Amino acid sequence: MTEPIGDPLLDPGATADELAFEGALRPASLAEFVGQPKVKGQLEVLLHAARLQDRAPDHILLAGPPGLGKTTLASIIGAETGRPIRYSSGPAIQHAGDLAAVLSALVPGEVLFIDEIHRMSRAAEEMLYLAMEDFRIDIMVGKGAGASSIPLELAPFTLVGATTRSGMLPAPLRDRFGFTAHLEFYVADDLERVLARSARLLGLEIEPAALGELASRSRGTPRIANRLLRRVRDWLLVHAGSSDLEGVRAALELYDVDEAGLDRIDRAVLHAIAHRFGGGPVGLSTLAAAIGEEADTIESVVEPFLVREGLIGRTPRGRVATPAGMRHARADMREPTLDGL
Ligand SMILES: Nc1ncnc2c1ncn2[C@@H]1O[C@H](COP(=O)(O)OP(=O)(O)OP(=O)(O)O)[C@@H](O)[C@H]1O
Repeated sequence: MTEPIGDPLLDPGATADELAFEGALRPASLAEFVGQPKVKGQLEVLLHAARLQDRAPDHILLAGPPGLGKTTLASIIGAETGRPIRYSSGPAIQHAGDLAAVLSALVPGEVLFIDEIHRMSRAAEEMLYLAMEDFRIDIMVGKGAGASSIPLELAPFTLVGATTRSGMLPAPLRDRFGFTAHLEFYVADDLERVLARSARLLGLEIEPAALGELASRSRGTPRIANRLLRRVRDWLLVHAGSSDLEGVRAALELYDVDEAGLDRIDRAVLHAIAHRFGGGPVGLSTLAAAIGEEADTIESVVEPFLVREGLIGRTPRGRVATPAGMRHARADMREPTLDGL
């Protein structure tokens, strides 16, 4: 899982407490998996063909931003092929020996899921090339002139790698995946279906219009949609409020999520560019200093969303507010609460 950064409510990374909650809402089959029609269709054929030939499916790379369902798809691949699945992650594999231990413990046909595969060490990566291609690894024993390698046969397995940064994967590793699925942000209709399913599982009755409102503020990301749903559930419980549009709007107002899904940091960035720097251009470090936030948070969480929504643009001279961004900043009369504005 990616590390949570930025505003905890709209950060696409999962918190520890959320992981348990997410397990309960995770679809168990491709049929239950909402949206991503292209990826679903591709996986259906790939898994069906493997079943017909009674062989392990090709290695699969799942690429896309956090919270869109990569871990969910990996568990579905295991379930659909009736194979056991073992979970690991790039940061946990820092030495070739860590990977050798995982690979040598695999049972025939097992699915090995490596989350954040771009964060594995270079030595482990090189060991993985051979493992993926020939189902064997060479284990080095000794050092210097006396060093030798002992070949170790592995059980055939399917590697499912997940990455939020497919560009950071070295080409030899990328090329060894038989198939790469590119997950896209969800359209609002699909997010509404994700929310309707989660509400049903949580025993919540929420009007369709209210679910639509939640979907439109969820940044195209199921994890954020489910998180906002949890906050709405709490609000309804405490206020004994009605689960209609008004109730959902009141709950989101309390948590500072605006109509376009912008949180207080997004709004602070937009306000700073629009008002303090006259629409830009302004450099990242100046912007970060002006609102008292980490440049990294702005670059990795806030900016991609604001750019995708067409509210800001990136130019060689810095960040600028688009006409839509200027309109949003003018219309939003709420005072951003961050320091320095
Ligand atoms: N298509 C979907 N339909 C229903 N629920 C979904 C779907 N995709 C994701 N979810 C839900 O969203 C949450 C996050 O999904 P998941 O953990 O699979 O994301 P991820 O892409 O692996 O994230 P990360 O990159 O942070 O590991 C889970 O609770 C999951 O149940």
